[in-house]
Amino acid sequence: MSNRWWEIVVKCEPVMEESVFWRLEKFGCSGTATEIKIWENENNVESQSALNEQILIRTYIPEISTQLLDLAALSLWLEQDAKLLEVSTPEAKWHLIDEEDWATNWKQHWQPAEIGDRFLIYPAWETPPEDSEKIILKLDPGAAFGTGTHPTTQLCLESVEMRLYSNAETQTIADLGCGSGILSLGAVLLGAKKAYAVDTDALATKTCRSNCQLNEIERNSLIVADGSIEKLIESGEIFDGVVCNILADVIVELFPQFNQITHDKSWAILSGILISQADMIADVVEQNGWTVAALWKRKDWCCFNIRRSEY
Ligand SMILES: C[S@@+](CC[C@H](N)C(=O)[O-])C[C@H]1O[C@@H](n2cnc3c(N)ncnc32)[C@H](O)[C@@H]1O
Repeated sequence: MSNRWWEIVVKCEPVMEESVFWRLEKFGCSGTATEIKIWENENNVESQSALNEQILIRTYIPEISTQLLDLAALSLWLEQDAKLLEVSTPEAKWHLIDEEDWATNWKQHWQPAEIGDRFLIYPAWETPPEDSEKIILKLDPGAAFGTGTHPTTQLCLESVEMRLYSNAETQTIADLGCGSGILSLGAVLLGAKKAYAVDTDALATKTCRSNCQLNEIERNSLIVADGSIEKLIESGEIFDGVVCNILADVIVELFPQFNQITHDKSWAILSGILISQADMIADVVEQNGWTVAALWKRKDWCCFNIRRSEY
C-alpha cells in the first residue's frame, strides 16, 4: 500500500551534519542521506572567488506521522542548534511526494477520538453511535489542518470547552486560522451564539464550509471567510472569545490587532506555540494589556488561556 511522504531537505554547513542527523532521527525521519554541494558565496563581495561549502541532507517521513506545524517546529529546532554551534542558519524545505492511494490509507489510520470531557471527533465516513453522551463532531478535514490528533488542536478544544462551560449561548467566537473548522464547529456545537472562522488558505475555508454542512450547522451560526484578522475587523463584530492556533511568529504579528475585535472582558486561546516560545508570547500578551490566566502544556506544545481584564 502506498501513501504520501514528506521529503525534507536541509541545506546547512558541514559542521552541522551530525546534529541535523540526530535532530531528524529524533523527529522520526528515515532514510536520511547527505549530498555534498558547493555553492558560490554570493554575499561575500570582498572575496568573489570564495566558495561556501554546504551540504544537503535529504530525509523522509510519512505524512501520517507529522503535520505542517511539526515541520515548522523542526525548522525552529534546527535554527536553535545552529545558534548553539555558532554557524549560519540551515535552510529547511519540505514537500509531499507520491499521492497514490493516500486518501484510502489515511482514512484507515484516522479513528474516532474523544477530546476533553464532551467531544467525540468522528471521521465523516464512519457511522457515529446513536447513544453516545458526547457531542459528536463530524469531520472530513481533507487537506486542511485540524483532525484533533495534534496536541495544539486538543489543547484549544479543551480550552474552548472550559471557556463555554456555563455561558456558551452568550458568546460570539472568532476562529483565526480555522483549518478544518474544528474549533469553531466545537464552539457552536457547545451552544455558542455565533462563530466567525477565517483562514488565509482557501482550501481550509472550503473544508470548513463543508464540515459545517456535515454537522448541520445553520448558515448564520458559523460564518466562514477567506483571509485573516482584517476580515474579522471588517465584520464589525466584537468577539467575546478568540481562538487562534497558528504558529507563534504569526501570533506575535497578529496579536496587537486583537484589541480591535474584542471588548475589555474578552478572552482568547492561543496555541501553535512551542514551550520554548512561551516567554515570547507572554511578553506580547502583556504588552498589549492582556493577562495570562493559564498555560497548558502537551508534548512540546503549549496553549495560552488569556483575558483582557486584569481580574
Ligand atoms: C495549525 S492550523 C490550525 C487549524 C485548526 N484551527 C486547529 O486548531 O486544528 C493553522 C491554520 O492557520 C492558517 N493560517 C496561517 N497563517 C494565517 C494568518 N496569518 N491568518 C489566518 N490564518 C492563517 C493556516 O492556513 C492553517 O489552516
